[in-house]
Amino acid sequence: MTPNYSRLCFIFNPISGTNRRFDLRGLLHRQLGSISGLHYEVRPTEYAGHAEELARSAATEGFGVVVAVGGDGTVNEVGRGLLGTGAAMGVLPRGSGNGLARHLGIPLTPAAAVDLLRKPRVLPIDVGRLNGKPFFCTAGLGFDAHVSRCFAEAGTRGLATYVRVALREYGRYQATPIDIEVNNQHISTDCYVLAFANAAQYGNNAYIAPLANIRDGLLDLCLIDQMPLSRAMRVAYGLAAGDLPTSGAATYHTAQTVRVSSKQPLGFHLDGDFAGEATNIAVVIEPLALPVVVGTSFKQ
Ligand SMILES: Nc1ncnc2c1ncn2[C@@H]1O[C@H](COP(=O)(O)OP(=O)(O)OP(=O)(O)O)[C@@H](O)[C@H]1O
Repeated sequence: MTPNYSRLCFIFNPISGTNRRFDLRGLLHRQLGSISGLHYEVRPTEYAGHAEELARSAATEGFGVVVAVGGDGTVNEVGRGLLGTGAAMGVLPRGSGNGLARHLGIPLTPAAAVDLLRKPRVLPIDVGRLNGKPFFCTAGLGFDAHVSRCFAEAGTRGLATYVRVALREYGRYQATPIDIEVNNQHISTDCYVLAFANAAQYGNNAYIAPLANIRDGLLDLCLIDQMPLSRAMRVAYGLAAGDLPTSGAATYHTAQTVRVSSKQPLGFHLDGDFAGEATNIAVVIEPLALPVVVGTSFKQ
């Protein structure tokens, strides 16, 4: 059945980002209320994980576009719920990082992001899976997973909290010995950060894999083995400047599948949210598995 892009369901995470006074219903009334033939509903989340259930129900009820109103954690849950349903995911960025929205060229201004949904341009994107769990933007092991765990325990959200936690934990965190199998190559190394990028950035224009193409059927792997202060400063600059691949501070591979093993349990994050620990990790890409609404500037 062809999805009906005139039926929109907004899944709203009220705790994402830092602005608590966001009037979603007022915004939608102003931007979409007068369009004949267009039907929309708002469904707020009540707990972590709820967005996945709400998104799947909305797709089953015939909503052709299900919009994640939140940050990359909400996008992850809505995307998971929509896999295999045929409904397209829209994003109304409300998080602190908004990595997927930025990659897809979706405006960060709420009114402009809603305008995109009047006549949505829909393209399928690749979906990553780490031990079977989907991610849409980035997943990773090492320091960034550790920071995502500490961030979840910090009590406050937002970029300032994230930077404060990362600075506090830098220096405490030790690289872990791991074995990586990628493209028939076996790599034994220490791991400070191992990022699996489907999209180019973590969010906030921090480009971990600036060459990543979200529609090429490939993961971009970024490995940073050690992080002495000189390298940490180069990595921070490279993330902001988008030149990490040429900086010498990280090594890159592209692949369809990657296996990682370690004697100690490795924490991992999915789209910035801490998601568990494992000693054996398999990461795969599912090409073009999720239709999404993209911005007018999106080129891939
Ligand atoms: N009603 C709710 N109550 C508590 N937690 C929720 C609720 N709805 C969603 N969540 C959880 O909130 C977490 C954070 O959401 P999200 O990632 O969208 O915001 P953010 O962290 O501010 O943005 P970003 O990831 O872009 O930095 C998600 O992990 C999600 O599971």
